[in-house]
Amino acid sequence: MPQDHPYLHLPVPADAPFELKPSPINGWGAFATRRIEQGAVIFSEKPLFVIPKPFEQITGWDVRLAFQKLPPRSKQNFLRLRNHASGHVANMESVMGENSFQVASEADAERGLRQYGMFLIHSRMNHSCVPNTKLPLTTTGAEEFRTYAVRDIAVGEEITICYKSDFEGRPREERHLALQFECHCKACQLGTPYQRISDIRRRLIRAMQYLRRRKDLDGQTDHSRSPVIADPKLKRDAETFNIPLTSRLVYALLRIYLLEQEGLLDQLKLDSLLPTIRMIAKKFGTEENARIARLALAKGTWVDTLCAAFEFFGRPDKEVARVAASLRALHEM
Ligand SMILES: C[S@@+](CC[C@H](N)C(=O)[O-])C[C@H]1O[C@@H](n2cnc3c(N)ncnc32)[C@H](O)[C@@H]1O
Repeated sequence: MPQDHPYLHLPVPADAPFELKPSPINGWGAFATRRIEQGAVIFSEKPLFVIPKPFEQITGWDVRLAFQKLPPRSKQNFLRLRNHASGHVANMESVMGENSFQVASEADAERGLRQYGMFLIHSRMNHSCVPNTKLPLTTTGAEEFRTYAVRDIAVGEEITICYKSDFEGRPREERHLALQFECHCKACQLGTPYQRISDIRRRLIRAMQYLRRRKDLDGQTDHSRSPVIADPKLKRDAETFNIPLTSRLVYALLRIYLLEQEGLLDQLKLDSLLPTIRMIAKKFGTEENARIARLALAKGTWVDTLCAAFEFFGRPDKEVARVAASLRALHEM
């Protein structure tokens, strides 16, 4: 390990459960110095500054302006970031590109509001498409950014985060285009069985999402650049909310099962998906469907839940028209 390196002077608190050191992934990374339990907060950090613009509109001038307003110590730390994985950074946009994260609530992001925060320490963590931590979007740019462990992390294990929020539905090639570097994580190692099945799983996850929400990852419906549903009738049914209620629940459960298989089903994800599952399960008007849904949700594993619910896949339900109408009204709002 180098005796001196600019990162060794970054303000990592003494009680942080990790250290910065060279990584087999690329450049330097953060490595656990003690066992970190699933769900534990790994690190909280305030951004050095926030630029309230979509990433592609941020200019070197914006970054320079923000930099100029920093106190001397923060300026010094910012300049330490230049010596990172991809070598010397010649311009301010690149420093921003390499060391910032989107800071906006999910709701803000859905409304197209985007802003980016510059983070000294979180940006030292390498990316993985199957990360062991998560960075939930904060509610405002000024808030602290927190990483959570999505599974137990052993001493010495590299702490990784996923740099993008929609990778669960994107195959390797698309992820690399978005990242603008070739990722070396286990879901990206070409030719391996894991990588091949991972691509299929992620396409299916995206398709399940389309069938329920009639929107692709880019938010588009009809004019989606990469339609994931090849069957025109099925696509039309999704877009006109004519997917049977029973199938709707199976699609939602299949997505959960695929996320679990892919190593992407953490508690935060589950917390965001479960209310929809429970809501669909309560909507059945046909008693037999309601019974199957109850039985399925009482199972102990997602594979058992999916198998039990598959029993009513495609069957009609008395409430289907009413649910379709309320979904239409919701989406027109
Ligand atoms: C924010 S830096 C991460 C920390 C970086 N390793 C360092 O030494 O400062 C982001 C850069 O690290 C590299 N990197 C991060 N995750 C990677 C991965 N999974 N595979 C390959 N390179 C990665 C890429 O060059 C990327 O542009």
